[in-house]
Formats: sequence, C-alpha cells, structure tokens
Amino acid sequence: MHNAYFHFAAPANEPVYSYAPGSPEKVALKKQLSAFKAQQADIPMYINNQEIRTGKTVDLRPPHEIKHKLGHFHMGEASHINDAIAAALAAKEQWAATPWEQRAGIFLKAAELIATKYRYHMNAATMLGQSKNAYQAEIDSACELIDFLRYNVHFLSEIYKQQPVSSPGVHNRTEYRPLEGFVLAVTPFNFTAIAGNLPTSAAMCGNVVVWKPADTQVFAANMFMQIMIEAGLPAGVINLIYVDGPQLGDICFSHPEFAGIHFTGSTAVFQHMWQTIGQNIKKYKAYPRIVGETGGKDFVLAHSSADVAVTAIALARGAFEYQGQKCSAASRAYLPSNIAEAVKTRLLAELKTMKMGSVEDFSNFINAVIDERSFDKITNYIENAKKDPAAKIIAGGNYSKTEGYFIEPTVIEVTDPKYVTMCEEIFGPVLTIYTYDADKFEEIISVVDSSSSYALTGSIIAQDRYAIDLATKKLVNAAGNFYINDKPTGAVVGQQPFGGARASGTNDKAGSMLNLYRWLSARTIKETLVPPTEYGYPFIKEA
Ligand SMILES: NC(=O)c1ccc[n+]([C@@H]2O[C@H](COP(=O)([O-])OP(=O)(O)OC[C@H]3O[C@@H](n4cnc5c(N)ncnc54)[C@H](O)[C@@H]3O)[C@@H](O)[C@H]2O)c1
Ligand SMILES: N[C@@H](CCC=O)C(=O)O
Repeated sequence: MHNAYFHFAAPANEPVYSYAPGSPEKVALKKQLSAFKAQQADIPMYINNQEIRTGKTVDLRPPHEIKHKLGHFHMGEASHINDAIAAALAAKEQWAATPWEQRAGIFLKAAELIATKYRYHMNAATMLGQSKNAYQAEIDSACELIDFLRYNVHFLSEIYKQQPVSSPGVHNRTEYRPLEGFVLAVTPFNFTAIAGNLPTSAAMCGNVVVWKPADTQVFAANMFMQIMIEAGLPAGVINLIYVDGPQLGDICFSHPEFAGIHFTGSTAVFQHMWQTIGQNIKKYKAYPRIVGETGGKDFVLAHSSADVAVTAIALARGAFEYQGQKCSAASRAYLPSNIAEAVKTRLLAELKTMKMGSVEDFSNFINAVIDERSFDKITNYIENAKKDPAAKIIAGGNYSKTEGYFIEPTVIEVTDPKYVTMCEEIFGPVLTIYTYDADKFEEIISVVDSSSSYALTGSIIAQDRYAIDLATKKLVNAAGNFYINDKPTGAVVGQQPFGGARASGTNDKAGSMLNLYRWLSARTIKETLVPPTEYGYPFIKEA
C-alpha cells in the first residue's frame, strides 16, 4: 500500500577514481588483485538465490596470464535452464506486486555497495577475468554499472509519473505493468556494466529474469550477483546460469511464457535469435519484446580543417583502449590528404609509447584480447592484410599467445576504402586508415555511410562549422552515437544514451527511459465517476 508518491531525483554520475601512483585507491585495488589471485574461486550458478554446483567445471584464467588459474565455474545443462525459468515464474507474482519504492531500494543499495564496500572487488574481478587495465575497469565495473543502477531508478520513477489527462466526471490512469512471463538476458564479455544492466533494468520494472553471461565474463558476473543478493534481491527474481547458448535459445524461445530478450553481443547471434523467435511466434502468450545492441564498424572522419593532434588522439584512444574490444571502438579512419601524413606520424609516435602486458602492472595501456578464438580471428585479418598488396601494415602487426592473448596495436593503411578491414567488425586492436582527396569531402561522406551495414558510433573531426554541419546531416543514419571532435567511445550513462541502428541493433538506448519502456506493458484504466443511467442522445428525446 502506498501512502505517498515517492520521487527518485536524478543522480550525479559516479566520480571516476584516478588510480594515480601512491593513491589509496591504487593500494586497495592492488590488494584485491592479489587476494583474488591467491584463491581458487569455486563459482556456482544462482537459481532461486541458491548456489548450484554441477561438478562439470570450466576453468577461469586471466587472458593475459593463461598459465594462472583463478578458479572455475560450474556449467549447467538443460535442466538448469528449466529450473531457472520455473524459479523466475514462481517469483513473479510477489515481485510484480512489490511497491516500486521497495524494489528501487534494492538497486540503489547495490549501487552503493559497488561504490563503497565492493568497488575494488568488482574492478579486480573485471581486470583479471576480462583483461582490463585499472582505468578501463573503473569506468566500467564501478562507474558505469553504478550509473546504470541509479539512473534507471530515476528514469523509471519518471515513467511511473506520466499519466493521461481526465475530462470532467472521469478519472484516467495508466499503470506500467511488467511483461507477462519471464525475460531472458544474454550478456557479452566486454562490459561488466552491460552484463549487470541487462538483467537489472528488466527486473527493476517488476519482471523476473533468466540471465546468461558470456563464459569469459563469469568471474565478475558472479561478484555482481553476490552483491545483488546482499542488497536484498528476493529469490527467483534474477537467476544466473552458465549454459550452452544454442541450448538456452532452444528452451527459452519455445516456452509459452517467454516475454522478451535483452541481448548485447554480436549481430549474427542476435539475428539468429530474432529468426527463431519469429518462427515460434504462435507459441507465446504475448508478443515478446526483442531488444538487442550488437556489432559496429565505427568511423572517424577527419575534415581538411581538423586539428592534427585532436585527430591522432581520437584514433589512439578510440581504437586501442581495451584492445579495441568496445562495440564503439574506432576501426576505420578517413583522413584528408592535406593532414594525413602528420596525423599518421603523431599516431604512430603515440602507439610507440603504449606498453602492453599484464593488468597488474598499471603502466600497461594495452592488455590481452579475451580468448584464443578472438585472438585467432583478429590475427587472421592481420595476416591477410600482410599478404595483400592492397594493404600495408604501418604499425604493430605482431602477436603472441604464449603468455596470454597479446596483439600489438595494429594500423593498416589501404588504398581501397572498401577493403575488407574498412567494412567488417574485427573487435580487436586493429585500425584501418584510408586517405582521401581533401577536396572530395562530400564524396567521402557517402563512402562512410555506405561501407558497412552497421550504424553504431562515429566521429567527425573538423574546425570548419559548415563541414561539421554537412557531416552531421548526411550521416544522420550512420551512427546512433555521433561525436564531434571526440573519439567515438566512452558514452556516459545519463549524458550520452547509447545504442545504434541498422545492423547494430534495435537502438533502445541502454541506460535511458527508452530502454525501460521495452520492459513495461501499459494498462489504461478509465473510471467514470457518475456513470449514465440512460442511453441515447438529447436530440433523440426531443424528436
Ligand atoms: N551495441 C552495443 O551496445 C554492444 C555492447 C557490447 C558489445 N557489443 C557487441 O558484442 C560483441 C562482442 O561480445 P561477445 O563476443 O560476448 O558476443 P557474442 O555474440 O559472441 O556473445 C554474446 C552472448 O551471447 C551468447 N551466445 C552466443 N551464441 C549464442 C546462441 N547461439 N544462442 C544464445 N546465446 C548465444 C554468448 O554466450 C554471450 O553470452 C561484438 O560484436 C560487439 O560489437 C555490442
Ligand atoms: N558504452 C561503451 C561501449 C559499449 C560497447 O562495448 C562506449 O561508449 O564506449
């Protein structure tokens, strides 16, 4: 029962710690890294908040130090998928009926726990499990995750406030119900924040969730689930399982109570999911919500008026932070002929200063790519480029998987703007550069727009305002997040709602109201205060 309308004000973004030499946060984080390395984690699944261990274990190893074992997780099978669905459906009625301010308290408490007691646990788990340096972990597993939780509470309270008008004698109201059935959250390896956001954004709206993370993100996913339970998440609301992806799809997408999928990952997997859901459409109680943020081929377009240093730094950070494994990473650059040489010279000089190695040495800017499959895929593109006369490697190009999955930041120069590495998502530390005739800016904009099926992020670097205006207009559909004089990465919750269209996803903008609407099903209620007791219009009586 509510006796008041409770408002949740807009939060401020969580401050980013610097981890500067000698800082207390650096000392605390190092301590937690050592603690995780000294133990062997035995990570269960969580169904109904019960820890489930199957004995069928998969080892967890830091991608940058593959000889070290962090522990293992327990792999589930078909019965665990069914158990997770059953637990979710059993929890549904009570969770959906729980007052919003009580639900909100759990997610706000989780955010606070991450900001304080568990900040270094979350960051150290992400650093070791996903090979992120301290700064990249801080902006992901601490700040972005905290922001998702706090902002979504605020956005949802803003949605609940929205009510229709009422004419005299009538009271109209809209209630924002959760979806009927369960929501499936399938999450990627590259952002702990995204992995935490996909199940919690749906759960916050009163939904019950089955959550499957990427195997390579389980170390941090486990930490987050423990925090959610400590924050008071009731049993069955989010059920975390580690199972085979296709088997998960087979069971969930043919269940009559399947209510929606919240996915982030590759385009191919999402398209396959959509196709399966379409084929099964008659099996469901209601039309499932399909939300997916997927791949990208993100561009940096420099104009002849661009500042050389601004362009080079946008490329250095945009392409190589977290080894280019951000869906937003700059992976194709279009440089005008008047400044191309100067930009390349500055970029290559910056790359020479980037150290590569373990996350435990905080001076390493570059760490390892996520796993062997990814390593092989990325290095295959590099090898093909080495053999191709149409491409020239101008930086990096070396790699090794002896100690960990290390690939040097690599820059390929091409003479064909439609060369394969200008068009396909590589998802690694590889940037391809094409130099265009500085007088043909308008023509190159068309090439940028038409070279890839994706439309996630992109940047225009220019000082000429007419050039910025032209690119902004002509590239209106080429990116869901468009940057002016900046790198195309690093969106902040509440400031740059994130998502792309075309083959990059449904563009439901994670961490915004637009996303939350997808997990709600509105019911409109009209109450007539003094209902009529006779039928007919006045003129009928007169006649
Ligand atoms: N647009 C965005 O906001 C965004 C954000 C992060 C990552 N990404 C994209 O994610 C990709 C990298 O992440 P990834 O390697 O974890 O992606 P992925 O598609 O390989 O895996 C994503 C998730 O899907 C699961 N999965 C794989 N095959 C499946 C199947 N057949 N059925 C059901 N589930 C299945 C995986 O186990 C994982 O949990 C890149 O393409 C990147 O661009 C996009
Ligand atoms: N939101 C992140 C990208 C997430 C995808 O991997 C960014 O803006 O860089």
